[in-house]
Amino acid sequence: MSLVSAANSGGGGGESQQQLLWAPDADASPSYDPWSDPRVLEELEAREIPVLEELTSAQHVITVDGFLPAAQAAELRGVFDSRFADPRACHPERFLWDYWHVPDQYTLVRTQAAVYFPDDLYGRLEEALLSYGEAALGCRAISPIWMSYYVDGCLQELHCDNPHGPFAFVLSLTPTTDWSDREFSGGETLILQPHVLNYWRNYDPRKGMELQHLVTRVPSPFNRLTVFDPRFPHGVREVRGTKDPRKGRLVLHGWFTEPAPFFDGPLDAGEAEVALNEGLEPLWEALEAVSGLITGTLIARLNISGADGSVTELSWLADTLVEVPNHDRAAADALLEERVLPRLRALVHNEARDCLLGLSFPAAGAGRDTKLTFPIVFE
Ligand SMILES: O=C(O)CCC(=O)C(=O)O
Ligand SMILES: [Fe+2]
Repeated sequence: MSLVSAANSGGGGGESQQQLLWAPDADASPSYDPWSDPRVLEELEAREIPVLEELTSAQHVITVDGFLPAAQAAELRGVFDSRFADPRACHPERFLWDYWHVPDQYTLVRTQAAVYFPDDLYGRLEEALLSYGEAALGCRAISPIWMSYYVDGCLQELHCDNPHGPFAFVLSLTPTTDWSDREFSGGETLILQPHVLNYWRNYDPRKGMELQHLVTRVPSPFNRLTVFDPRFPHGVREVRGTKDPRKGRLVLHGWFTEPAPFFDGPLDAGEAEVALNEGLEPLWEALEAVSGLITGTLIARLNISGADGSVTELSWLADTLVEVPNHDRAAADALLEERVLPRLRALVHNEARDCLLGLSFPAAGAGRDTKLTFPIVFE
């Protein structure tokens, strides 16, 4: 696995740093890609069959360090610390916790952040997550925010949260900025690596594998936001060591939901939406061809000129598109008809780029540009 810096992305906290995990890494996964095989490419060229390039690589995990402004993160942590400060003190806020134990699946202590925190503090937390969700993921809502602490014996076994929304989030209030300084072992989010879900396609009889090759372990140091594709089997590694909530793992977690176009700038969202819907028709027609063959979410960011309404820049913020097994059947059909099924992720990228760059919006005047975060979702 390699770690690369992300391109543009907004964070909740101005100075946050975003990283994408799981950029393709030839060493980590021995998978064969026919689209990179020179013999295949040569033959296709000879037959004048175009080969589409992927325009962005899949990312299933995004981390943003320093997500909240430092003072806001400290304030949230401070509420938790003050309520647990004196283990002998008895006050109503001590009793807001649910020990959640589903045998062989979940063991943790949880509460609803909206109930736990004072309204103003909760409102600012929700606002930070909502703004990030809109700007970086094109999701206009979040699920109710859970807060959970993990002490000795707490964990989440592997599970998938498919129906909850396209992206899960974990915002850590664990009291160490340096993960190696924490007072417990475990506590990382575990996420099965993409190549494991394609195990036999990537099978290499010469290589064994251990935990580190099978799951990605994402630590949750203080004020890190982890965003991941909740369709991947994932869990939380058992926390061992401390029994003191003040020293354990503490996280706010939930899901970004309701993917929808998000306009940020002077363009009137209502008018822009009309132009968008009209301009997208050819894209939806083109994507009919891949319906049922691919699943996941592609998030594009467009810069729309205030002066003339044209699209001047396009970038990709997130991409969880995966080909599903129906794809093999479609490839077989294509073979029988002496066609070549295009590389589907690349097809979606190219169709989306061609259509989005050609969109035309009303001019906004005032010379200021508008940013559009645009999600394309395949169920
Ligand atoms: O806390 C984490 O790292 C993951 C949380 C999670 O998967 C969940 O709450 O469903
Ligand atoms: Fe989960």
